[in-house]
This record gives sequence, structure tokens and C-alpha cells, in this order.
Amino acid sequence: MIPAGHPAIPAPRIGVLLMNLGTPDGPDPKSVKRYLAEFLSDRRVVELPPIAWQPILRGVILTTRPKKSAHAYGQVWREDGSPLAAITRAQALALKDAFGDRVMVDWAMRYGRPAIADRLQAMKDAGCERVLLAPLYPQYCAATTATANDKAFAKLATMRWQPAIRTLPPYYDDPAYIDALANSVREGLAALDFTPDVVMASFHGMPQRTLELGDPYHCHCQKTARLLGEALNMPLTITFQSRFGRAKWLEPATDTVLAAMPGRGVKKVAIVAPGFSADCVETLEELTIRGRETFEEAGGTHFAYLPCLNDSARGIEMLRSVIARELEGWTPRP
Ligand SMILES: C=CC1=C(C)c2cc3[nH]c(cc4nc(cc5[nH]c(cc1n2)c(C)c5CCC(=O)O)C(CCC(=O)O)=C4C)c(C)c3C=C
Ligand SMILES: [Fe+2]
Ligand SMILES: [Fe+2]
Repeated sequence: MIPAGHPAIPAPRIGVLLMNLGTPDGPDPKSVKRYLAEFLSDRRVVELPPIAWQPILRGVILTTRPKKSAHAYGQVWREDGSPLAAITRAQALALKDAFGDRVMVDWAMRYGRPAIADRLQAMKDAGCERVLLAPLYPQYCAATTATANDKAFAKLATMRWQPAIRTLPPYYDDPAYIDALANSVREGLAALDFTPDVVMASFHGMPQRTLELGDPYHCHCQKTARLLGEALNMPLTITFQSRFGRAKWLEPATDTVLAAMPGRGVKKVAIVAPGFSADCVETLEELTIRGRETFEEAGGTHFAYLPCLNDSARGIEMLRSVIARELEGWTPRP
């Protein structure tokens, strides 16, 4: 029995915390510098000893890149903020409606705001005794999935009374994800006023060394592209974008392929970015703006970028189904 005067124990709730990468607070060099300093100091992202890396980061990268990146962000910034943050927020709201009162859905960013630690605390304060951490990356990468989970676990390490925790596994080959992508690409292609010679699947890159050290990201991307191609019944050209730094990154590089295709007679291209759960600076600026320029300057005549699943009805239904499966058995106590 609860003694008189003791606060009633609230009904146990389930929390789902969507976690994405993070983005600057504004499209200005100062905000971008703060964001990049945190992001690129993460040893899951740049796997170099700090004593070698920090002088390069502080001396060269943070004095040159923020201005260039701020320009890129400025070209895609929306009235409601950074596309990545606005879309992740919209995904959380839509999933909240989909799950109803039983589940508290919230969102947080690995770098910047809203912080994972704050949102996890808010879930605990709201009575969530069970929390699913959901890194929104279909393909597992230590630099994205693991570091988001690490950040949540670091907060849990400070809690006396932790909620029970599960993490969302990567869903790169989940039929719900492949079907949603295939339907979205089919619809996108049908709406074009041209038939592409090539459909490209561009994934974010990572250093080649990371693959050699055992990161499954490259294999996950390959499998997603194979299954998507099979579902669409068409060959896809897989490429890796966003190369950073001097080390060798996964190949073939998206920009190199775009520059070479027109010379080989490929003048019409459509690009999809299946590794991004939300459109962001990497898809909206690097692919849609710079990718198009590269392709057209090389002689390409038709270019289309097909959007990510974002908070579309089929994107939300896909997320709902992969999340719901991980919540099984977590029915509230009577
Ligand atoms: C989807 C998976 C991603 C992987 C894998 C990844 C690895 C990775 N990224 C960098 C460096 C940068 N990435 C940047 C932006 C960015 N990266 C991802 C996703 C992955 N990154 C997203 C969703 C975004 C967009 C963020 C946004 O605000 O819209 C940037 C910042 C932009 C810029 O200055 O160009 C950098 C830098 C490294 C080194 C890396 C290594 C494994
Ligand atoms: Fe990145
Ligand atoms: Fe980029």
C-alpha cells in the first residue's frame, strides 16, 4: 500500500526518442562553427588521436569551413529552421499521433539542440519507465548510430533510477523500408517529364579505413541498394557523397560519377538518397544544387532529385512499423 502523503506512482509509460545527427542553430558562420566543433571533435566521427586532430580542426578547418558551410545552409534554410531539424520534428509529431497516449514520442539531436540528455530526462520526468532509443539511420554506422546511442547511455550513467532501454536496430533491409522507398521512387519517377538513363542511389560516405576496421555501413548500403533495385526491377548506380578530409573515402564518389556520366552518353539522371531519413544540407544543397551543376556543366541535359521519405504518410507508416516491432512485449502493467 502507498503510505498516506506519499506521491502516487504514475502509470508506467513508454518513451520513443528519435535521434538524428544535429544541425546548426542558424545558417551563419558562428553557429556553424559551434556545430562543426562539436561534431568533428567526436572520436566516433574522426578516428584520429586528439593530439594530432585537434590542431588541424582548430587551426585550419574551423577557420575556413564554417563560412563555406554557412553559405550551403543558407541556400536550404526554411522559415521553420534547418530542414533536418524541421523534418525530424515533423516526424516526431506524426508518430505521436500514430502511437497515441500510451507512447511518448520525442526527438533529439546528437550535436546541438534539442540535446539527447535533456529529452531523455524529460521522458523520465514524464513517467517513462521504458525507453526505445531510435537513431534515425537505416544503415548502421559507428559515426552516426553508435555515437547517438553513446550519448544517451552517457546520460543514463548519471541517473539513479534508469528507465529500461532498448535501441532500434538498423532497418536497411527491412521490407517496410524497402517497400516505402520503392513506392516513393516509383511515384517520383512517374512524375518526371523525362525518363532517366540512370537512377543513382547516393549514400553519405565514410572513410575507407572505417570499412576495413569492421564497420558494416558499406555492406548495409550495398544491400539496401540491391533490394531497392530488385523491388524497382531496374539497375541502380550506387555512389557515396560528402567526402571530407584527405583520407580515402568510399567510392565511387557521387560528384565524380555525375561529372563522368554525360561523357559516356548518360545525359538524363535521377538521384535518390536512401540513407537519409530526412532531407538536409547534404541532399538539398550538395545533391540538388551542386550535383545538378556538376552534371549539367559536364553536358547532362536532365537532372532530378527525388526527396527522402521525410514525414510523408508512407515514411511515417514505415517508421511506425519498424518502431512498433521493437516495442512488442512492452505493454503497460494493468
Ligand atoms: C547518413 C549517414 C551519415 C554518415 C555515415 C556520416 C558520416 C560523416 N560525416 C562527416 C562530416 C560531415 N557531415 C555533415 C553533415 C551531415 N552528415 C549526415 C549524415 C552522415 N554523416 C547528415 C544527415 C548531415 C546533415 C546535417 C544538416 O545539418 O543538415 C557535415 C556538415 C555539413 C558540411 O559542413 O559539409 C560534415 C562536416 C564525417 C567526417 C563522417 C565520417 C564518418
Ligand atoms: Fe556527415
Ligand atoms: Fe556536404
